[in-house]
Amino acid sequence: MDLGSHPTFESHDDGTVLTSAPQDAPVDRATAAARRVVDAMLRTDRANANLDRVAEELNSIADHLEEHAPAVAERLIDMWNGEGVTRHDPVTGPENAIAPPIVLEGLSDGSVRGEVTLTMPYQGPPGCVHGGVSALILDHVLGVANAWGGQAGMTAQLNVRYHRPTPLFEPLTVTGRQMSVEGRKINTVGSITTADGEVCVSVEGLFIDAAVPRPR
Ligand SMILES: CCCCCCCC(=O)SCCNC(=O)CCNC(=O)[C@H](O)C(C)(C)COP(=O)(O)OP(=O)(O)OC[C@H]1O[C@@H](n2cnc3c(N)ncnc32)[C@H](O)[C@@H]1OP(=O)(O)O
Repeated sequence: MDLGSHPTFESHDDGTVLTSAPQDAPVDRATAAARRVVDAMLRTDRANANLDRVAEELNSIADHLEEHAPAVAERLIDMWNGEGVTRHDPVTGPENAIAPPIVLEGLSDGSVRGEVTLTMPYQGPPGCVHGGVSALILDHVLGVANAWGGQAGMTAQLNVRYHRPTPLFEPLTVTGRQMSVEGRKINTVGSITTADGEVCVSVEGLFIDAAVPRPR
């Protein structure tokens, strides 16, 4: 996969930030507010929060945003240009309200890491992270680890092992690391651990060096 000028551990310093950290830009602030709404919707007292009014106000905001939305094809081209690449993904993208969002840094040993505390919207078992959310996060983190390693690809297989329930409301460390490259086949591993170092989820991924063409 053509990585363009994507940083790699051989060309960049330890601690290089590989994702678009949220900034003080209107779009980042608006997306953070949307994320807050999603979280608050799950926490609010459903009997007393006047949800009819909330629905009306939120629909009015959505109407406004849709009125200003360009055609999907146009928007896709914009998303995949320059810095846009890491601004909209569902794991690290500051412009994506679904993303926690996680900031990932590349380390000189070839691994990538980030910290995140997940809340209600990501719940699976009571008080714990949904297994599909863990898989989503790790799939993406392994993808970023491949780019940092110098050869990226599409996920062909993701073997996920859930060792113990992953807690919500606690800082978690997410890591990924490219282990080997054989021709087009890339083997990459990763994990989610608690602050005490307990491994909750570990993954092994097989990636194939291939790419879907960018919209233009
Ligand atoms: C920085 C941003 C990070 C973002 C990370 C996000 C990661 C993602 O979510 S990617 C999206 C999810 N993945 C997909 O949609 C992939 C869908 N699948 C595909 O596009 C294709 O099947 C693809 C690209 C994986 C492989 O297709 P293709 O390029 O035709 O490969 P193909 O020629 O069949 O196989 C090449 C080799 O890989 C092997 N291979 C291919 N798929 C698999 C598989 N699933 N399992 C095991 N081996 C496989 C083949 O056996 C072959 O091996 P060999 O060379 O020894 O014969």
